[in-house]
Amino acid sequence: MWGLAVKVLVALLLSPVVLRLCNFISTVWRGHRYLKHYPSPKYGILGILPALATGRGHRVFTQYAKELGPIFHCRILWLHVLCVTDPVLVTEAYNSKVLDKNRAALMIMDAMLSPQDHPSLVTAMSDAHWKAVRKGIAPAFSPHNLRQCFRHVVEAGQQVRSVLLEWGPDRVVDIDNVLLREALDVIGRVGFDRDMGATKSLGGGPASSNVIATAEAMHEVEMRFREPYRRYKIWRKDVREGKKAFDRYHDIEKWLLNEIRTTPPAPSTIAGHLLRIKDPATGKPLADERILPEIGILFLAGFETTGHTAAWILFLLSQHPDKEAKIVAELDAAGLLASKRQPQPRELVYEDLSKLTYLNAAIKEGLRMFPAVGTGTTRLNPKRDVLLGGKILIPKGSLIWMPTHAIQNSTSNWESPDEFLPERWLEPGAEFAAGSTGSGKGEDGEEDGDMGSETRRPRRYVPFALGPRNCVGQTLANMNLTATLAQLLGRFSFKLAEEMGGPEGVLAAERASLTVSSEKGMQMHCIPRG
Ligand code: HEM
Repeated sequence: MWGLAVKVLVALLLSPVVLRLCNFISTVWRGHRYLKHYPSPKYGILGILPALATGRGHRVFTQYAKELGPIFHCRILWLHVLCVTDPVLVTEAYNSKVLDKNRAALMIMDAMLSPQDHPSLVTAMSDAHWKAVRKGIAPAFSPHNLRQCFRHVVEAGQQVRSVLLEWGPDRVVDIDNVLLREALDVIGRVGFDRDMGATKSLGGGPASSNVIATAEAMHEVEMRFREPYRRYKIWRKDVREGKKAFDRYHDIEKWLLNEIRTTPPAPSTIAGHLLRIKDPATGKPLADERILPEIGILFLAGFETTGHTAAWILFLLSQHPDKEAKIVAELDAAGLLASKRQPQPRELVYEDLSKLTYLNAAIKEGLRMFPAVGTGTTRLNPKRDVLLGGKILIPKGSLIWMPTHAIQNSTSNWESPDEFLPERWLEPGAEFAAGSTGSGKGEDGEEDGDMGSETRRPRRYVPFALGPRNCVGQTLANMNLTATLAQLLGRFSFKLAEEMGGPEGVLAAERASLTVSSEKGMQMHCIPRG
């Protein structure tokens, strides 16, 4: 009798459920034990989840960093988190070979991107499949390839210009929506060799259903981040509506897949690259269910981030006429400005992009103050402890969080971070921590042997993240931002409409979901030059 009872007890103790539970308890306990010494904000039973659920998570982290310094600890539900704004640690965490993506949180995005919940480039662990896809599409963003695609960016910009001219200066225009559509058309062309018609429909046609469907699906992702078990509450109408939003997004992906299968895109496009990738597991081209989430993420990442960023930069310039005047002078000197003297300036060419030094500085400064992925990114190792900088222990299963807005707007990293100063980018090396030459320590405290290398040199500017999981599309984003803003600023000046309630109203409307945008859009008057 006792023998049987002992056997049952041992069997129970060794059962996978109990082992998992023990593992879970040990992770939570170790997170608490090793991270509790760091300063921490006040929070309740749910940790800082309620603060993040306000939709202003990026500013919450910036405030914490201001109060608590460059390393602080917090909790989200049961998960212990070490937040770092210190450039040395940020750079090491991003470059770490033993820290990876936090699948548990990113799986929420998989439901939006894949009908079968398959991972995508952004949400996958750094496994053989991710490596194959990343290696396969990276050449689509090479300078050579982008030069080939440049005309699409110019055409989208021309389309926007002609609509804004037609609308005239009195009309209040949501320039955020206009720029999202412009970026959508660019990704349609550069990514998939398809005309998405988003800027054409600005002139009076129906609103682009793609923009709306994407925004609704992203809203549902945000709600699921805030309410982790939301997807199971199917008795609620809003949850069912959210699921439908995902279905509509899947329809866009399926439509795009069907398009590229029936009329193959040019080999230089992103989709052209995607179709040539071989699945490492089968040695065959990627199956439809693995291509769909990649199409979904490239489409989403391709326009949401760039469109909102361009709108924030126009907002900043509308508040700083002296900085706008410097861009105007630069465009004038390059023959790209519409004026009484020159009502029809020449069209932008690819070679202009790198010569527009002040405009590029203003773009960098805009990305510093309003990074699209403002709340930041996270990494973890679920299996072992990791030592960062030779001294900071990240217990297994605890998160390390790099809050982009806080890193780029904290007084410990920047002088006058609240001031819009494109001039700081005219100095070489402004993205690195002041006085830095390289961390000197590699992972787990090993001597780096690579002192002062660009990769290891501590960075305080990380809008596109760093390391192996940095933004693969950043060259396209930068090309599109410079080209679009040069084309628009060469023909218009932008004035914030009264509807926004001044700059205070804009900042009050700022919301961080997957990307940072204004919940009121960006209502502006577009005043033609010349
Ligand atoms: C201003 C524009 C953009 C910003 C600020 C931005 C920012 C970022 C950031 C911060 C990450 C890292 C996410 C993480 O570590 O979890 C990322 C990854 C990524 N971005 Fe971007 N992005 C922009 C534009 C684009 C564009 C235009 C594309 C493609 C068309 C793109 C495609 C991707 C992809 C596929 C990844 C995942 C890469 C990987 O993990 O291998 N992004 N982006």
